[in-house]
Amino acid sequence: METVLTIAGSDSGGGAGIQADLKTFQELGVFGTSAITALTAQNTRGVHGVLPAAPEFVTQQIDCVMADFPVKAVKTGMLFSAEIIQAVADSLKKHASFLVVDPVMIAKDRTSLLQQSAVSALITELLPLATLVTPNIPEAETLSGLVIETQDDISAAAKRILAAGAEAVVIKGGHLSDKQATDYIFTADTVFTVSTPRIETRHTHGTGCTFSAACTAFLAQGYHLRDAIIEAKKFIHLAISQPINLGSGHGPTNHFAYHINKGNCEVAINDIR
Ligand SMILES: Nc1ncnc2c1ncn2[C@@H]1O[C@H](COP(=O)(O)OP(=O)(O)O)[C@@H](O)[C@H]1O
Ligand SMILES: Cc1ncc(COP(=O)(O)OP(=O)(O)O)c(N)n1
Repeated sequence: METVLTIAGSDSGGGAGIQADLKTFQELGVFGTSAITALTAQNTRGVHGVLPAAPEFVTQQIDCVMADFPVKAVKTGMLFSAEIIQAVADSLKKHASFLVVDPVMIAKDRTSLLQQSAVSALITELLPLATLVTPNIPEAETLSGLVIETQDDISAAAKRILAAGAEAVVIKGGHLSDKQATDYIFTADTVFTVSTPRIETRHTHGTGCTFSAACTAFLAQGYHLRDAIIEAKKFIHLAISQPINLGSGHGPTNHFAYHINKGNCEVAINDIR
């Protein structure tokens, strides 16, 4: 069994962060380990408190895991501060594994999960190490410094993110309003989209964490990047389409759905380049 590591914040509500990552890893048959960057007091209504870990303790967690497990792929989520990002980057530089960077910035209730002063560290320290970066539209705007209104804007933002050193970027379309939920994938020489029908639901807490954790699990299992993204898209579509109806706010997605449905989901793929 392959081992993966998530470096992220804890969501006490269990729908996002470390908890979503570990549930996704478990469902996809990889062994999940974790380094916790921050505790959040959180439920489906919002984030009520944030307690960051000391950067040295984040380093200690990563180094402990790396010293004992053959970690095939790493995922980062909420990193909170420039100091924690520096600690994570310094540790990861010592290890060769796939790295999926989910550049978590704000929660659905607008609580900041990344200090404004940490954005440049994310770009200069972590993106150059990334196999894949998975921003949503507002995160892609912040990483690229561009306003995204059209597909040309998405391409321009992706170019800037690739120029920062990432091997590939998925700009996720969850925040757009088209009938299809379309994600845009860019590498140095390919561009394609993956789409599934947009589902009308309030149960979308942790969609980004879950999607990027699924990409990480598939990469660890030897899937090529394109196939890992397509399979992760199935995982998140099924998780959103069969909600478990918990909580009075934005409820969690259903991490069991992919397994129960044996991954049975149509993804429309459009090769642009
Ligand atoms: N209502 C929805 N119906 C179908 N897919 C969705 C929906 N909302 C988000 N997605 C998909 O979930 C994944 C996460 O996207 P997004 O919600 O934009 O991320 P984040 O949680 O980081 O804001 C993407 O693959 C996106 O297309
Ligand atoms: C601890 C923690 N990490 C990340 C998030 C944000 O998760 P995301 O998948 O982007 O989902 P939403 O916040 O958009 O529901 C979080 N809330 N908490």
